[in-house]
Amino acid sequence: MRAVFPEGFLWGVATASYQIEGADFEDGKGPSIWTDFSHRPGKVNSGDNGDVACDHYHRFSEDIELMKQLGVNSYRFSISWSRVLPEGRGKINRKGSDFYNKLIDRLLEVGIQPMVTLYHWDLPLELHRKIDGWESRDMRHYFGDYSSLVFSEFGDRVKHWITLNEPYCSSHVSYLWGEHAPGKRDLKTSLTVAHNLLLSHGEAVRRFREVVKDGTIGLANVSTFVEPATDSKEDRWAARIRDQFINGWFFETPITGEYPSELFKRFNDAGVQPLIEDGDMDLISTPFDFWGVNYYTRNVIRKEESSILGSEVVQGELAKTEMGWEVYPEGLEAFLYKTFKEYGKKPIYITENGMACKDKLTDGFVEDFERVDYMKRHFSSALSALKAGVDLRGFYVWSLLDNFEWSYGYSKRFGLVYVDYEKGLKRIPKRSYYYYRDFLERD
Ligand SMILES: N#[N+]C[C@@H]1[C@@H](O)[C@H](O)[C@@H](O)[C@@H]2O[C@H]12
Repeated sequence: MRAVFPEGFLWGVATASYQIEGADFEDGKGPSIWTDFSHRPGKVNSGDNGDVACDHYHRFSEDIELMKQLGVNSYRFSISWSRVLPEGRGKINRKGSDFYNKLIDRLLEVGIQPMVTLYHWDLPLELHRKIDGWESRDMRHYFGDYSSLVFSEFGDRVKHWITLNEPYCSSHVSYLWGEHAPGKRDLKTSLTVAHNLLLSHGEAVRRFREVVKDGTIGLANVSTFVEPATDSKEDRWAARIRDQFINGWFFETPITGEYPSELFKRFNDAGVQPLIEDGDMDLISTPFDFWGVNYYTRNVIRKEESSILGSEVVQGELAKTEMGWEVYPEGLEAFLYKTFKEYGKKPIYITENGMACKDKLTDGFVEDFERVDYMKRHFSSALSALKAGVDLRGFYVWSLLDNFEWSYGYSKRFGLVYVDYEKGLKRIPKRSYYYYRDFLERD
């Protein structure tokens, strides 16, 4: 099936700094909000943290060899802001930037194109403590300065960049539901944070245009296909509003320069809307080059008036992953088509897709057939979207390695490669790794 994808299509794997690197206190790295959050009792399953994680900081050569043997032509990873700027601003930490220089150089040596995410949730703790982090409008300046620094450092070799990973999560999961760092629980605050994140996205795009003349930059969003539980008018309306909250707020706004109107009115009437100053929406809608779609599942929605969103998520009847998410590849094709048609007809990369399985070592191997089936079905769905005219440019499987799954700690395994946390973080490719390798080898 691979041969029917366009020449130059990027087939990759994706990771994120705090989830795999470890060395959280090494070589001058500053703490992030996840360093602080993961060390707070009760915040992360089993008290897990990213102090060591997969020790990728020391084992990156071994991990790149795994990618080379896999046959991918691209690798999406994130830069730890506090590894290059320990306090989030000021003087660069050369040991930190040296790590990423070595990583990038080695990737290019073996013919793997880097796609770099500027921000994958690990905000420098100093910025959170000194200026209230993403609650502050000033963050767009600090994020812009950080972006300019890394564009200057790595932009000569890195040509595909992502400003933010899933601002939906770094606002609402972190500031509304409190499940992620810094663990706050207030809707008005989370909407303010979402606004400041989108301002920072726009600022980073403007800085990118000043520094990297031959690259592309995009935004990677949570991309959940939203469907009404029934065909009733009430459920269809509820699903529309929920779709605006999960998707439209971060896909529509950077294109139109306006928040989705029905939902914004609802927030405005409740007095929780973000404070919008002159020029904000122009900055947020600074033109960028591509969408990153992080697709995992769908949400089935029915009317429920007690919540400000007027809806609730209901359990669907399809088979579910270890995260309790339905396996719904049809939603990927539909989401890709809607994104392409309604959000600027931009090129799209599937920047994350994968599943958590109950992976068990049996005689030293993991037969993760469910993950193989999941990949087959989602590759097929991506191909259908391509055939329907979507300008799809790449597909990144989440994830190369089992890793630190945020508040779930190491209890959820998404990797193509099993990481044996009991035995020195040994890497053991699973059945799905070999499936992907053979898929990439075949014409
Ligand atoms: N949960 N889950 C798996 C995966 C998470 O590990 C990534 O860091 C996020 O970008 C996105 O939520 C997806």
